[in-house]
Amino acid sequence: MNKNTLIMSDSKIPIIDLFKLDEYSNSWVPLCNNVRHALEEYGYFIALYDDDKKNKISTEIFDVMEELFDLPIETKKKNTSDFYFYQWNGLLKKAPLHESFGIPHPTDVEALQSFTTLMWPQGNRRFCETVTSYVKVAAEVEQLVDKMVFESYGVAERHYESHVAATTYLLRPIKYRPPLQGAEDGSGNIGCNAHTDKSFSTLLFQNQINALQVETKSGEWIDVDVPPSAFVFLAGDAYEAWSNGRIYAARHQVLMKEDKERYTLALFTFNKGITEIPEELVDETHPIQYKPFDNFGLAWYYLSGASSMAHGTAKPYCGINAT
Ligand SMILES: O=C(O)CCC(=O)C(=O)O
Ligand SMILES: [Fe+2]
Repeated sequence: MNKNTLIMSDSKIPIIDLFKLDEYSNSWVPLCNNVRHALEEYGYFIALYDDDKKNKISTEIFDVMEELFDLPIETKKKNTSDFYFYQWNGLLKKAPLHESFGIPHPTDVEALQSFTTLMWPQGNRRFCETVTSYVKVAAEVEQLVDKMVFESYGVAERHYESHVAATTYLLRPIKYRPPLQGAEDGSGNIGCNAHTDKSFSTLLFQNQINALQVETKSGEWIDVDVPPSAFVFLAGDAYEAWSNGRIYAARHQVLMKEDKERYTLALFTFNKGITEIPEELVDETHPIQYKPFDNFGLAWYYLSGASSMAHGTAKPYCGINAT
C-alpha cells in the first residue's frame, strides 16, 4: 500500500483530494488505498472536492439553511417521524445548542418536495433547487469514496453494484448556537455529545466554523480544522461491521468555541435490507467478527437504548460473541 500520497496536515488529520480522479490513471490505485487506509486508521478524512458547481452551491446552501432554521418553531415541529433520525430535534437538555431536521431520501425529487411543502405550504423553489444541487454533489462524493474503498479491498466487481442499490440517503441540516455564557466549564458548549454514527457513511459539510472533534484509536480527541468548502467523510458503525472490523467507526463530538452560529449538512447513508460481510474480507488473520445485519435494525437497536451512546453499536448489535 502506498501511504506516501496520503497528505497529513500538521495536526495529523488525513486530507485526500478527490477531485478530477481518473480510474484509468496510475494514481487511482494508490489513492483508493489511501482512502481505505485513512478509514482504517482514523475513521474519517477530509475530502477536497473543488468543482465549480459545488463552490457556487456552497454559498447558497447556507442561505437556504438559515431560512429553514428561521421558520417558527410550530412549523419546524411538523417534521416528525417514528424514526428519530428522520425528524426535527431541538431544545434537547443534553445538547442545548443543537437543532436539526431530518430530510429522508433527499435525492428523490418527490420526497424533497414533500419536506419543502411541509415547511412552506406555499412552496419554496429556491430551497428545493439548492438542496437538490447540493445533495447531487454530496451523494456523488459518498459513492466515489465507497467505490474507492471497495476497489482497494478488491470487492468492487462483486459487491459495489448491490451496495449502491441498497443505499438510502438521509440529509440532516444542523444548526449549533454559540456557547452559552459562563460555559467555560465545558457543559454549555456541547453541540453534540460523543457518539459513533449508526449510518454506513456520513458526509459533513460545514460553514466555516470549526467545532468537530474526532477520537483517535488511542483515545486522543483531535480538533478537526476543516479547510473552506471541504467535506469530512466519516465511517459509521455499519461500515465497520461490513468491513469485518477493518474500518474504524470513530467517536466524534461537537464542542462550540467561537461566538458564531455553526451550520452543518450531514448526509448519512443507510443500507436497506440485509448487509452481508463480503467473504473476501474474511481470512485467517481476519476471522469473521460480524453477522449479516440490518443497518436500520442497528439504528433502532441503538435508539431503543440497548447500546450506550458512548460506544459503537456494531459490536453489541451484530458482533459475533457479542456480550
Ligand atoms: O456537526 C458536525 O460536524 C457533526 C455532526 C454529527 O456528528 C452528526 O450529526 O452525527
Ligand atoms: Fe455523527
